[in-house]
Amino acid sequence: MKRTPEAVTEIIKTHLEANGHKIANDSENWCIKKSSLGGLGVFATKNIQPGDFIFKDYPVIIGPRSKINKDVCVVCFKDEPILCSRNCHLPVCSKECENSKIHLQECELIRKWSQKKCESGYNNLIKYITPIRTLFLSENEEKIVKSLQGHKGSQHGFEVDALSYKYGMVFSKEEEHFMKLACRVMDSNAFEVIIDDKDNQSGVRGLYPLSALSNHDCSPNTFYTFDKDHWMILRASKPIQTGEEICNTYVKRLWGTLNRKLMLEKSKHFSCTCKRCRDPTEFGSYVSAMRCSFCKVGFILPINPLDINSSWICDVCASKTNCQKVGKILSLLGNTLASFGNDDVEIMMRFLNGKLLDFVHVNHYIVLELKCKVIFILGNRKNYELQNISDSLLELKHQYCRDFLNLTEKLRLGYFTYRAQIISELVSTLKEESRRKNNTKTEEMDKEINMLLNDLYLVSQNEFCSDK
Ligand SMILES: C[S@@+](CC[C@H](N)C(=O)[O-])C[C@H]1O[C@@H](n2cnc3c(N)ncnc32)[C@H](O)[C@@H]1O
Repeated sequence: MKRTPEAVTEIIKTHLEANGHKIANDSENWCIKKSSLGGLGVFATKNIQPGDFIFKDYPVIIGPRSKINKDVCVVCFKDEPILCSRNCHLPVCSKECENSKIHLQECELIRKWSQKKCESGYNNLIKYITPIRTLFLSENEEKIVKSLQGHKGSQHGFEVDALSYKYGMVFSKEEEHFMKLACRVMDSNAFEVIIDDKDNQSGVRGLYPLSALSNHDCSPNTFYTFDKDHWMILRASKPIQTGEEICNTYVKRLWGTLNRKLMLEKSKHFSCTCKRCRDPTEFGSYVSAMRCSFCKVGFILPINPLDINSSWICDVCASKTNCQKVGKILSLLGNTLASFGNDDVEIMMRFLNGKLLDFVHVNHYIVLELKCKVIFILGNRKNYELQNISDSLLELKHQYCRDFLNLTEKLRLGYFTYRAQIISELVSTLKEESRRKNNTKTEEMDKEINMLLNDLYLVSQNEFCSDK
């Protein structure tokens, strides 16, 4: 098949309709076209407002990633499964999942292979099941896999080799070739699927074909959620004009440019040159700015933010700092953050207001990450129940929520799911503040709560949220 926008559109629409999504022509908001960013991309065919639905997408392949670190049902991906009663060594959670079409096919194939005794046992087979699933795709689904970009490099597709040398499975040359191709395509395009609201790291990946064609921007104009049947729902995070490219983000929105660039180069093998990446101050937000170690007054930012090896320059004394030194400080601070336990609120706050600001700007993304950690602990963890925390901790939570909203506005991020979670924390903080004042709500406060709840509804709408 020739990789034209028309041909790719056709196979994706066939796939979505085959899975029960009626795409009425008049309600389509998107089309596939050549993109100036590279290859194909998805574009708006009408003006779209923030929060508006853009499209629904269904996975061509879905399954655990090789790094999954828990046992889940291989069909619905819920926790606490038991082993399949037919002895295929895979975990399932119910008769319904055990007898589902997706599992029956792989179950039969694995049982054929596993008649031979495998010395290392079949304990971790769940980590390698996804490539096996690609052997059961329909003709149209195979066409989709072949039409998507895949990473090059021998590290992609190691799961297929593992199936042979760990479990002694034998594949034909064509099967092996297609499974490896599918792994490369998954590595380039797959999304982490959110299975339930409590866990942002499901360890499950899905190849969503329409979303796979969405290019990346560090201030994207969309965000996505998942419904209980693993459909992905894409909505606008800000106004999108007819003809504008519909972009997603492949990395966390809050990260600074150096972090985002390193991650994109490592995992997606390209260098982003979007507006935010080109601006050293990231729209005046200073989320990457570090304290100058020479004058200790000014802040350093990369001279050329598009080059990860660029030197950084101080806005007061003009001293230059090399990027390795910046990298070392960032990784040290990252490790310190990771070392805090959920009960270390006092230590976190001391670090936030003291040592941390010797190294970074008050708007730095590491400061924001730590503030978010505190926001979620206060009011949600044992010993920090909302009704029981002190007035000053409640005030702090309130302030950190506001800091988050102000900074993400500066970054031009619009609506996204993590922001919705912070808004939800702000709403409960406002309600608790009012309760402490004998429920004396001002008209202004009522208005604000309603506005925030409206924001929240636009984003979550009863679906499961991703956290990028
Ligand atoms: C998920 S695919 C997106 C669709 C892709 N354009 C295609 O034709 O299949 C990801 C790949 O698209 C390219 N890409 C996405 N966003 C980009 C951007 N902002 N700048 C440059 N290349 C980008 C990179 O090659 C990346 O590895």
